[in-house]
Amino acid sequence: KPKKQWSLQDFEIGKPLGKGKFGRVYLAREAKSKYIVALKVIFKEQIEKYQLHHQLRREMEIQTSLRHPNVLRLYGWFHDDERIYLILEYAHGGELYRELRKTGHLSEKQAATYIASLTQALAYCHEKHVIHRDIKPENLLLDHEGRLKIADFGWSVQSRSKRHTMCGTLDYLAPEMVENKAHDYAVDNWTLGILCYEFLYGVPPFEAESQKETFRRIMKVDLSFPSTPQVSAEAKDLISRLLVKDSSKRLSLQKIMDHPWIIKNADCTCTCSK
Ligand SMILES: COc1ccc(/C=N/Nc2[nH]nc(C)c2C(=O)Nc2cccc(NC(C)=O)c2)cc1
Repeated sequence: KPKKQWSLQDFEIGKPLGKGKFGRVYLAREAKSKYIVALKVIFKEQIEKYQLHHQLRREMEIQTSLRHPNVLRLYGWFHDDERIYLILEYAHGGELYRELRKTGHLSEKQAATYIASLTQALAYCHEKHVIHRDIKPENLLLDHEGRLKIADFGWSVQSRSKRHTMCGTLDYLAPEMVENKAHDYAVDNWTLGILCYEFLYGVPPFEAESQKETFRRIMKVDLSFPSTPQVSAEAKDLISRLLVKDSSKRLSLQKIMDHPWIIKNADCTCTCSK
């Protein structure tokens, strides 16, 4: 049967959840089914102004095609004269970022559970030839059970390493991306190392006063572990095997799942798909 054509009339709009760069996100309910969703409203003029049609189209094609418990679903979209509406899965817990800011840093069990979920989601994306390229705490949401959902595929590509303008922080970018070199799936492995460090210490490893200094620290892989909070040797071992400049020498996604720190600490109920 043909794909249903959605329109604004199909939804009851609730509270605004937050605002992104190109518009706002609202809680919404599909009128007939009473199904709760998040409606992301993007202003066409913003897309035109930044020439982001191809990127938005790619985000929509990619996210629609992905089906994984740790990847936020894009159920469909529609538009009117001024706006594009994305019908997205609602994750009750909101941005993981907020939890990280609230608690300062996560427990090793919580951090390992999130890293295992991310690793499984990325293994699924990579097998579908999708490189996310922009995994950072703001793009990670939590559902009502605290299960991690990767959102915002705005920067992902269908495994063609294309030049792209860099916006936002460099903290999460691998050396080959920062140098704008051809890059491959391994950029996401690097980012897992960055995130693992940030989950455990509360700050990304190469944070610095200026972008220039962060750039220098990334290129040098200037990695050091503070003495507090107390972090296990296994966790530091995993981070050190991911934050490796030579992308071919970074721990593979499969090997991350087999790493002793993950085996010992990841809570499988949250990570195993279903
Ligand atoms: C401000 O407190 C909040 C607590 C929970 C939420 C839940 N958001 N859940 C979502 N499900 N699907 C999508 C897409 C979203 C979403 O985009 N949320 C969102 C958007 C912009 C900012 C925030 N901020 C925070 C703190 O979560 C969340 C949103 C805000």
